[in-house]
Amino acid sequence: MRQILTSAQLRAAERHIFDTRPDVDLMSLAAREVARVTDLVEPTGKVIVAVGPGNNGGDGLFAAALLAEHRPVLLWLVNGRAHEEGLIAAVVAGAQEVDAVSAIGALADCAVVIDAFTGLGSRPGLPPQVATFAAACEAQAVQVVAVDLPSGLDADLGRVSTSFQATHTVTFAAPKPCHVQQPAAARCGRIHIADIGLDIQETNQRIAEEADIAGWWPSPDEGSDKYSRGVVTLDTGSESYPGAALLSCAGALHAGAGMVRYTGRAPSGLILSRFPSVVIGDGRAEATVLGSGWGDTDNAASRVEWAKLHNLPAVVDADALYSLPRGRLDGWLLTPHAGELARLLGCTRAHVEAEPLACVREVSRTSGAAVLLKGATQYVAEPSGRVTLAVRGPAWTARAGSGDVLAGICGALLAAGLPAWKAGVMGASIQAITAGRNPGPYTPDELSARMPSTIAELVGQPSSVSPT
Ligand SMILES: NC(=O)C1=CN([C@@H]2O[C@H](COP(=O)(O)OP(=O)(O)OC[C@H]3O[C@@H](n4cnc5c(N)ncnc54)[C@H](O)[C@@H]3O)[C@@H](O)[C@H]2O)[C@@H](O)CC1
Ligand SMILES: [K+]
Repeated sequence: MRQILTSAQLRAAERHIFDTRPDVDLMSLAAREVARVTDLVEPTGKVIVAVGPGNNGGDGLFAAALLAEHRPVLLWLVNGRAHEEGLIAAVVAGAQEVDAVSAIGALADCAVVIDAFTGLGSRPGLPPQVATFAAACEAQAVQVVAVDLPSGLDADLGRVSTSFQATHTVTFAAPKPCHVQQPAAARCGRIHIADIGLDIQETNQRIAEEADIAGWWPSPDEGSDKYSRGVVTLDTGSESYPGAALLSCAGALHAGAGMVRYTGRAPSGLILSRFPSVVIGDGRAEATVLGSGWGDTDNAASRVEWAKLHNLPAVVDADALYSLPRGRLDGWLLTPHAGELARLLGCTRAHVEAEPLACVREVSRTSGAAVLLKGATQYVAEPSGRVTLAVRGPAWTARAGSGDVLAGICGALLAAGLPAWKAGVMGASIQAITAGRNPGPYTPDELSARMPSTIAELVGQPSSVSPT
């Protein structure tokens, strides 16, 4: 798990080092990592460094000093002034100053651009000259290594404004919101998190990694049986949307549920013809999934209330989200997308997209349930206010039916005894990891059939079953 730090939290960690370890030179450590990644990206050829007036520019200049020892380096001092010692070091090492016009002209035979214009102090947007340079880098497909973050983004936001499009970003100590929240994250390219010795405290915002999902996955042991692995009841689908029932079954089965019961309105023959291990009808269960593919139903409220009355932890998806029972929903997991979260809050979808963290936290706080906000970035909020981002995946999963599979996966994990927030993080993450390992336009059910081999690889037990 990686803590996500705001710029203020990072600066506080930096101050702590300055106060307690005055001998540590953070800028040199940062510069060394920038130079190392630049050489990894392209080991030879000309480097152009766009240098800003603050410490981000300082990092770029000390990196330039290291690089100029073995390759040509041009410095464009954007504001005409820069970190004094850094500039001396770079020039002494052989870096050459150029103006804006020459910098743009030099892009034609340049191996890497280092964007050291602004970092944590970045205000959204770029001055016109820098915007022109950034656009030229993009148009000429030049590799851009951003120092800390692509200049023009706001470190603390997932929103984008005019900015560099980095192919690599070297950030320090911990990711900031702009590195992990879309659409800003897509401007960062590949993220390299350089350890510069800062002491990172636990925050209420973090991002899960593959190793977490592997470590948490509920693998069966010698003593396991179908009940101890967890029985999940799926009340999903309808006569109008029978496909949702099949998709949630696929999710729950391929995530490893001990038993899947189906109590929804889709024809049982359809379910059994596709998934013969599903048991039709009610019975003992540890968790339930409600809402996927219900469409307009007149008894949504009573079907959701039923789970509350039976103290059954529920995954509440799609149409069931608008029929939440009264009282705290401890142990439940709500799985809205941005439009559904907006309807729950009585605000616009645009507001949810602009303030995803505040919105997902609010619904979790007021309902008592964990809330998984689905989308390009997947956030899981707990009533305490802590938010965990799922492992990032490719956009291939952005299609109809992925949410139905996801609800089934989360139901299986809830039935296995995992806390609701963890079931949400793991469900969203395993789908993303599977899509990452199987790039292409696989349908949600095809992708879910590839999940068992992904899980086996993650938990270290190679699967002997080939994907269908
Ligand atoms: N805080 C830390 O722990 C560390 C910080 N370091 C570096 O220091 C950076 C932060 O340095 P600073 O606080 O000096 O801030 P920056 O260097 O990010 O930027 C500050 C300067 O840029 C100008 N500026 C910001 N946005 C602009 C815009 N859109 N258009 C025009 N001008 C703009 C500001 O007016 C200010 O003069 C970090 O991003 C990182 O690169 C590293 O040296 C290592 C450790
Ligand atoms: K930068």
